[in-house]
Amino acid sequence: MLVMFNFIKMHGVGNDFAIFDEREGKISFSSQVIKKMSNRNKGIGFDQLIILSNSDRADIKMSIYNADGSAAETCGNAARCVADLTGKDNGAIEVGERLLFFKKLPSLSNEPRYTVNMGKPEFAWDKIPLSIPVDPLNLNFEIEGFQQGAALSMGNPHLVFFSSIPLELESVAKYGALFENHELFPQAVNVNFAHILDNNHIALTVYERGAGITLACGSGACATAVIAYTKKLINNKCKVDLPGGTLLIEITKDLEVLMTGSAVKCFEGQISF
Ligand SMILES: N[C@@H](CCC[C@H](N)C(=O)O)C(=O)O
Repeated sequence: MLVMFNFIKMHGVGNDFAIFDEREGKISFSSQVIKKMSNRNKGIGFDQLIILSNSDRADIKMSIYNADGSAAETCGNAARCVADLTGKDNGAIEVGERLLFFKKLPSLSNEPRYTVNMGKPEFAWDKIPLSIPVDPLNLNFEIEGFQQGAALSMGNPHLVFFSSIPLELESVAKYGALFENHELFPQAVNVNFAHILDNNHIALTVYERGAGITLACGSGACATAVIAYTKKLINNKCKVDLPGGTLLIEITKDLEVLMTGSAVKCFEGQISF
């Protein structure tokens, strides 16, 4: 017997999601099924699949799965989309162990806009996690052009490289895939390639763990801004230009990371298995 599932397709600055609601009935997709659904030619096509459920601690809970079917601990762009689905102007989303607080802002174009408090970055090597105790902010690699990187966790692991010119997509694909499963990262890593434009402006392309090159990565923009700020390359407020659009990042005195950007509904669909 075929079972029908409803979903909503949304995106945040191009990073796109198929959002299923478990409050309508139990959902359990295997990683193979998620991978199949993520296919842009034969499936729904998405970077991440999101499952919504009830939360005891927040307005709603979201669980995140990458296009390859692997689970992820957080997702900044999806948080704004889920905030929009709550219909609330202020609220909180449970994501893993974190609570992400959100606030609706006046829209600039016709797209709803939200600020999400993504919480504090984690710099401890074993929490990112790294496989050996080294300084995450000064990582050395023996790879031409990528000798120096920095890592942290925004709930999920990120590696950041800065380059004097923006990296071409071909190189992002090649080196992103190479670092995603580098032995230093036992749970693999999202790889951020950043170019500082000025002290409040970054150009960024991200190769996401489990999803490859994305039009935008919210937690990647946060991680990159935090590392750039820690290295005194930018001020505490910056614009991050990604291939799909711009996110605004603010780092508070307490080192909480506020991310602002759009949340766009694309269409509602159904899929059956
Ligand atoms: N697109 C996301 C991050 C999604 C999860 C990531 N690929 C991971 O595996 O950690 C964002 O906007 O933060």
